[in-house]
This record gives sequence, structure tokens and C-alpha cells, in this order.
Amino acid sequence: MKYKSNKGFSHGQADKIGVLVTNLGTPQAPTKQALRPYLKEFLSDPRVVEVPKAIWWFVLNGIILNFRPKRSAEAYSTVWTEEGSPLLAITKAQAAAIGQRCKAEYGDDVIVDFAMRYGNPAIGKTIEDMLAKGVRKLVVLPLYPQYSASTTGSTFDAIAKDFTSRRWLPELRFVNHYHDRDNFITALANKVKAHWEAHGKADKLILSYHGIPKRYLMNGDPYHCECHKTSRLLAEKLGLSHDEYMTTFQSRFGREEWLTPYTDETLKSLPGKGVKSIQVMCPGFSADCLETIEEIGEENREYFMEAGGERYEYIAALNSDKEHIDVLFDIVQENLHGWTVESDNGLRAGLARALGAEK
Ligand SMILES: C=CC1=C(C)c2cc3[nH]c(cc4nc(cc5[nH]c(cc1n2)c(C)c5CCC(=O)O)C(CCC(=O)O)=C4C)c(C)c3C=C
Ligand SMILES: [Fe+2]
Ligand SMILES: [Fe+2]
Repeated sequence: MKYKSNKGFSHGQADKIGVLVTNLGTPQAPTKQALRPYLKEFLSDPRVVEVPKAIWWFVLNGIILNFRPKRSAEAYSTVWTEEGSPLLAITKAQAAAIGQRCKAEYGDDVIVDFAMRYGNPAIGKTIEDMLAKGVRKLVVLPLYPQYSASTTGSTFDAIAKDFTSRRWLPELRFVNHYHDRDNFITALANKVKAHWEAHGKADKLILSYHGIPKRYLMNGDPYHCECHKTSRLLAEKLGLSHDEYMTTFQSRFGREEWLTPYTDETLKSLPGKGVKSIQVMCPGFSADCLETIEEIGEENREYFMEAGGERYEYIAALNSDKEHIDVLFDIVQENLHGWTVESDNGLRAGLARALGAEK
């Protein structure tokens, strides 16, 4: 049998709507042994590394997978918690919170679950479970505010690949991005304002995003543009002038040029230009993870302080903050339009939006 049937399906079963929240994925443990398969899966994705297959096979298997797992495992062990990887624990909490909101609004009609693009819980297995529960309509929400082929595009590939093996496909809605959504920008701005209230302002707000190779931008990836738009809207909301904030790109991997300015080089150079206190936020990360906790919270702090900086503060990601869950639930609700019998609350919110009362 070439195509899989939906396990557990029975006639008369009530149709459900599924909301699948996804993020990148993380190793199962902060060890060399666990890092190897994780990095192999991640870095074998042609959406992530756009290099001719044969050449990349030798570089990946001959060099990277021999050295990187040990180095990455050491970094992961500094951020690991009792609940495991921060990215996994936070994504789980976000999905549970969205699930509670859906339950309150739609009862048992809407099922929320989460999956990881690489590693576990795997996208295919989670879709399988949802279909078995009667899901016939599926909203996929990748937790990447800015679209990139290497992240959002790759998530779509994983969904599409899973669907190629199935006989009875559910209807599909896929969230592309939410980088300029007003309530998302407001949530970021409120997080910065709360930080200012507790600690005061700094000389500059650094908005650091995960980088991608510059080649991807030149070939049409909108990610760079979407990062800058998020920054501009956030700065406008905070009333910051051009010299009070800066957009930078972190986490460079490999030798080719990535999006610039690089976060690490910028932070090393700022004290010499008279910028002695900074606050760093990462508006491209919906959850704190290795790249924010260790790379921004620790490594880049050292660069800045060693270069003569005096004050360095990292402003956490939106994680499972209530205001963030409100944003994500709003995106979900927008994508459920026409699929759900509008609840009273949903109707009221829709009416309020239409009348501009939510501004
Ligand atoms: C060619 C390599 C990479 C591209 C392109 C890339 C894009 C990209 N990644 C994220 C978000 C995350 N990346 C994370 C870790 C991570 N990223 C790469 C490489 C590329 N990313 C590597 C090799 C790693 C593993 C860590 C390491 O060995 O240093 C993470 C953290 C995961 C965690 O478990 O905490 C996130 C999140 C985005 C948003 C992006 C492009 C827009
Ligand atoms: Fe990455
Ligand atoms: Fe990193």
C-alpha cells in the first residue's frame, strides 16, 4: 500500500480542527552523541545549506560532524535545564497555553499540539496523532516571526513531504510570517518598556536576529527585509531615533559572508565609539534558546565588556508571556475564520476589530 490511511478513523467521528505549533528543534541531550544526529538532520536540509549536494556531503560528514558536536554539546550543557532544552520546554509551554485559550473558546473542536522541524516531537508523528483524533482541517503556525526559506520554507517542506505519504489529506492553512503584526510589535515594545522601568534606558538598543548567508538575500529571500521592518516598527513604537537602536545579525556559520552587520563585531566595536551601555533584544526568536541564552546572554556580553563596555543587559524573548500568547492566539483565530462556528467571544472580537475599537 503506497499511501497511509488515517489510523483510528471511524465513520461518524466528529471532525476536528488541528493547530500545529512548530519550532526549529533541539538535540535530545547536551551530549556529543545526541548532537551528531541532530546536526546531521538539520544541516542536511538543502533549505538550510544551499550548497551542491555532493560537495556538502563531504564537508558535513568529513569535517563538521567530526568537530561541531563536541563544541555544540558544551554550549548546550550551559543552557540545559531540568525540563531539558529551553527551546523545547518553552515551545511546549506556548502550545499548552494556546491550547487552553482554544479550549476556552472552542471546547473540544480545536486540538492544539506542537512539533519540531528537526528531532522530536517530529512533525510527521504529530500530524499522524492529530489525524487519528479526527483532525480534518489543519493550521500550521511556525514560530518564526520573519519568513526565511531556511526556516519557514523548510517547515512547509516537512508538512508537504508528510502529506505525500497520506491518502486523505486534511485542509491546510500555513502561517507565513507575522513580523509586522501590530500586536506582536506592541508585545515587543511592552517588554522593552518593562525592562526600562526596572533598569532604566541604555545608550543603545541592539536588535539582534539570527543571520543567513547574504547569498540567500541576493537570491530573493525576504528575511533581511522583514527583520528590518520589525526593527523599524518597534523603534517607532518606542519613539527611538536612528542612533538609539541598531539591527544586527548573529550566529554566523561557515566561511561565506552572512547578513551584516554582525552582532559580535558590532558589540566589540561599540565601546570604542563611546557606546558604553547597551540592551540587547532578539525579536526573531519566539523562545529563548541556545542562540539567545548562551550566544547573546554570555558570549557577546564578554565581547562587549572586554572591549570597554560598562553595562550589558539581555532582554528575554517573549516566550510564554501572556501578551505573547495573546498574539499567537489571535493569529490562530484569524486562521480559523470560516472553519469554526464563531463563539460569542470570537464574534465580539471580530466586531471590535472591524469597528477599529481594538486600536
Ligand atoms: C547554515 C546554517 C544555518 C542557517 C541558515 C540557520 C538559519 C536560522 N536558524 C534559526 C534559528 C535557530 N538556529 C539555532 C541553532 C543553530 N543554527 C545553526 C545553523 C543555521 N541556522 C546551527 C548549526 C545551530 C545549532 C547550534 C550550534 O551548533 O551552534 C537555534 C537554537 C536551537 C536550540 O536548540 O536552542 C535557533 C532557534 C533561524 C531563525 C534562522 C534563519 C532565519
Ligand atoms: Fe540557526
Ligand atoms: Fe550560536
